[in-house]
Amino acid sequence: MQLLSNFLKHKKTDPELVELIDTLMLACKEIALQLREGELAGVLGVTENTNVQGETQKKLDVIANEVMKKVLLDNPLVRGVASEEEDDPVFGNPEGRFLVTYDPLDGSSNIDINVSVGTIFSILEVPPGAEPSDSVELFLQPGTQQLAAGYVLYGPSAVLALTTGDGVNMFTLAHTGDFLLTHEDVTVPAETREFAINMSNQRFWEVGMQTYVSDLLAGSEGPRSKNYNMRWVASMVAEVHRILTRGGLFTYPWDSREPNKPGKLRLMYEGNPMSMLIEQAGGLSTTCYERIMEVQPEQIHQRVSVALGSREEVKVLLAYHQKHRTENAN
Ligand SMILES: O=P(O)(O)OC[C@H]1O[C@](O)(COP(=O)(O)O)[C@@H](O)[C@@H]1O
Ligand SMILES: [Mg+2]
Ligand SMILES: [Mg+2]
Repeated sequence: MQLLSNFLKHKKTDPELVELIDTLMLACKEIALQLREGELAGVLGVTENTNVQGETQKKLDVIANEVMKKVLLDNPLVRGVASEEEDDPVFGNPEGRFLVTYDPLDGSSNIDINVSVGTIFSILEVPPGAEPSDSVELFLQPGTQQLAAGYVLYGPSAVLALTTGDGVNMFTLAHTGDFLLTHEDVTVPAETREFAINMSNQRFWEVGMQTYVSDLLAGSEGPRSKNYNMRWVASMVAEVHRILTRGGLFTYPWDSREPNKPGKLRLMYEGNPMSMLIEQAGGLSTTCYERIMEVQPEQIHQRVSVALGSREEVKVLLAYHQKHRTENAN
């Protein structure tokens, strides 16, 4: 089995990008170790702080964020990092070429119950000709500009799913501390009978989403003429991993609980990197109105509505939204 860095070199990946990905994996291995020790290391539970999103930070949100920040900023290739758990971007080498955005610990409500969590990352390049000033503007690039994106899922095994814009590959963390290639050229099946949504929010969704999901629930007697299964892990990393492995549809849509926010998930730390992975594996990723990777970010912590997964199923979901919009317009 091939080592991550050998595989990337073999694919003629830019050597500096390979070095940066190796650096990212150093941080993820450290996070994996802390998670494995869990209660023994005293790292479970909450802090007294809230992050910029207004969410209570878990101890491991803070630890994972500090590990990622330190390891990345120690690498002179890194100009700056932006994290879900930091109010503002943090800058490193003014000559650095790369910008990294990350969700250090995704699915953190699962930490204390020992269920899968993950780290999501997105790699951008400093735009050519950008002033050498430390400005948040550097990061505000649409997802189509990502050089690479991925996640490490800390589940029964730790698995890296990675794209550098040339398909999606998966690597499993071995006991030697190396990530070894375990799935090459991952593709999302075009059709599915599985969906993932937090059903408890049903009454807050738009009509298009309400109708789509009630038709799924109607199963073989409904307009979709087939029975669907449902999953909700409450860790986006685990949901996307399931979809990359066996297909499915995942959505966290806009809802009327916070009508002025486009959604719950974060564009720069969750929406864009997951969209790149899904699209590179042949799936679709949308806000239900537009392609997520074409959304022009205006703020670093911007939220986004997300629907992604098996191509044909996402198209059906889009058609429900389109139909609802047309009916509304008439
Ligand atoms: O608890 P809810 O509302 O179902 O939300 C679950 C979603 O929130 C998230 O946990 C948000 O991520 P964080 O843990 O990084 O805040 C997603 O991973 C998941 O899809
Ligand atoms: Mg998250
Ligand atoms: Mg998080």
